[in-house]
Amino acid sequence: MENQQPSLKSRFRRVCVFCGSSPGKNPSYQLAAIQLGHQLVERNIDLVYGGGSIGLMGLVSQAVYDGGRHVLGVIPKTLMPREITGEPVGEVRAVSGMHQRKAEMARQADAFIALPGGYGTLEELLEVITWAQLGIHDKPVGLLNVDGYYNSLLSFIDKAVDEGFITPSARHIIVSAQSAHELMCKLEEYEASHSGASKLSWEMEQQLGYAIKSEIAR
Ligand SMILES: CC(C)=CCNc1ncnc2c1ncn2[C@@H]1O[C@H](COP(=O)(O)O)[C@@H](O)[C@H]1O
Repeated sequence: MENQQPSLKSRFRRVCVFCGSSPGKNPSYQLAAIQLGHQLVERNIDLVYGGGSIGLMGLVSQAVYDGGRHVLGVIPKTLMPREITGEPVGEVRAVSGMHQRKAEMARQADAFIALPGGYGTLEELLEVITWAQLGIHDKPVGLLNVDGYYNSLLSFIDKAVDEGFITPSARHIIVSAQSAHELMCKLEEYEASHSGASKLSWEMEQQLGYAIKSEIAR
């Protein structure tokens, strides 16, 4: 256990972190992953993430675990061999596939945070933003913009607003900050203001998912 600091009270019980399965070239990405882990510990928040010990995923999960908080890794059975994702810390929940993993991580979390990452991270981030836009959840979504890593994504999203593809209220779904501490403060204060076109429930979304899947299978 690290230095014992008086813990802050948080509105979140558990946060889902999406991040690179690679460490990234700039050491500031790795530092940010560890700092985010420390922020969660300081605020008595547990972690749910994609499981495994590789890249930034390993750093954030280790920091939360070492700080004494609960860590839940949700891993598809196909990614479970240790040579693929490494040795996870904490509790591991096996699921049948990538879709189930995202649904399970989302269900378990009170908020989402994306650290720098690649395709997997972007896909997970954009999905929870889309779900917020549809009103499937109203959990805050944070982007940790370490050293401007996500500047071009944020500019692109602003262009999509200018061009009429994203509504200004949906733009506010994304809360971004440059440090873990600033991001956590902003997320604690966030109030969902976007109005989902339809207020779908998790259950309806699940049914939709199954309906679509069986359509695809045909
Ligand atoms: C076969 C292979 C390449 C395995 C990589 N090993 C992985 N192990 C666990 N989760 C992962 C892996 N790759 C992608 N993910 C998921 O996608 C995100 C990271 O993808 P990426 O590195 O940003 O794109 C994570 O949040 C995680 O949920």
